[in-house]
Amino acid sequence: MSLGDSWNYIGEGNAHIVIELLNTNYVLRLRKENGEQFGLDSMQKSVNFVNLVMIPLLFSGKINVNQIVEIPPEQLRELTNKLCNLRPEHRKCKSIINNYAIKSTNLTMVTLNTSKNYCIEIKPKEGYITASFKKISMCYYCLKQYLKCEQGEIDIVSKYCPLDLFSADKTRMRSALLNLIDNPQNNFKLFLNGNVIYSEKSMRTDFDEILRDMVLFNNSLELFLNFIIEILLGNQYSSNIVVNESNKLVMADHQMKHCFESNNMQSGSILHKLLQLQKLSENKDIYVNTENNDYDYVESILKNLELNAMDLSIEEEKEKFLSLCEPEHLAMISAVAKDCSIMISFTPDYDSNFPYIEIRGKKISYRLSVTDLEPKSTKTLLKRKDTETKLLNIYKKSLESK
Ligand SMILES: O=P(O)(O)O[C@@H]1[C@@H](OP(=O)(O)O)[C@H](OP(=O)(O)O)[C@H](O)[C@H](OP(=O)(O)O)[C@H]1OP(=O)(O)O
Ligand SMILES: Nc1ncnc2c1ncn2[C@@H]1O[C@H](COP(=O)(O)OP(=O)(O)OP(=O)(O)O)[C@@H](O)[C@H]1O
Repeated sequence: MSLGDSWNYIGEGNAHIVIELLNTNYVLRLRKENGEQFGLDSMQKSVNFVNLVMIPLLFSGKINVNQIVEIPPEQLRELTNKLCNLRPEHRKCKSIINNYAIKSTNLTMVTLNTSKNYCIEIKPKEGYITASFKKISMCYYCLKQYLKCEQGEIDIVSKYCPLDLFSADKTRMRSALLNLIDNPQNNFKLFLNGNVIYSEKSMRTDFDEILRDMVLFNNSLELFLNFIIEILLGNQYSSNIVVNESNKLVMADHQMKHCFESNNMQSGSILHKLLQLQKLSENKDIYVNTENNDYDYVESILKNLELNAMDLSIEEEKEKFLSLCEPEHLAMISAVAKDCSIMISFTPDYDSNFPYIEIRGKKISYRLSVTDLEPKSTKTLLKRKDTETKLLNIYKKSLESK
């Protein structure tokens, strides 16, 4: 694979740097190495896990197949150097990039045949109250905000609560989205033609300007929020949805003290599917065998699929697969579902290859996808236990200081 200068930096998280391959529909997900390097075999298993397990569990049919490409050493050196000026300081502690990268669909774009592709990215996090926090009625995200504040990772605690987004109550969902816009952190971004135009680095007033420029919403925040909500609650490939402004922008009363769980989600929507996966390991005894390699489970899961000749794009086989999974495997699938991002790209220029939503008589083609579905290390489960203990201590301290 030859890169040259024909790429553009999109962004990064803790595990991957993502670059757009210019004039193509693709991105490269560059894996950051932390200690031991992933070889071709491990990378291939990781991609198979995304293609054969996570994507089919979240979507119907076969879509967005990811593949491995190799970057020659000289190009990798050049790329690493050029990236240095583009990457945020706090992410530079990981600077070694694997020479095998994942080639994926550029999810910020619907199609190249249009002058305007917008994209909304939401990293929704955990949409229910986990067993250890039930007695204090707070969710992991809201508690973790206080830890992040204590550790100087954020300045202001977010009013976003994932339980509002996953409530399927449109008033609460609007509240969740408004809170994400007000304080995006790493949970909300907007893109135009593959470039980030709104993120945690932006001012709130930037958003008002962007909304004005998105002519299709007629400068109506209600319309913009309703558009996102209809897609999140729709049955993934829905067309013929008409979005209007009828709902007023009433903020749900999310008292910061408690998070409220509701179970009104209709099956079929992306939020419902994500929540189901996130809950897979609730109330199960998970034993993490620290003697195994951190990623051995990926091969076990893939072998199970192969031995039982299961194709998870077939609805009935999903149930069977999940019933055969060991608790630790379910916990790892759940960990991925708790940390992935939803991408909604859309264009005002109608393209019949995509579903559409009608706004003020105009068909808006959109693509709904999920990214960051690669398998995590089993250390994630140990880290989670540790974080839960820290969060409960912070909560106790906050009560004592009252
Ligand atoms: O521990 P969590 O739930 O806070 O999630 C971590 C994320 O933190 P945040 O979303 O900011 O709270 C964290 O995100 P940031 O680095 O904070 O942007 C990573 O996504 C991390 O994943 P991984 O271990 O690199 O695969 C995530 O860790 P995992 O627990 O998913 O391994
Ligand atoms: N397929 C894609 N197409 C376009 N942009 C993408 C794609 N995948 C990821 N991105 C962008 O790159 C950013 C970093 O990707 P991602 O969140 O997957 O990184 P990560 O390091 O795996 O995340 P985490 O920190 O959650 O482990 C995303 O927030 C998103 O903006």
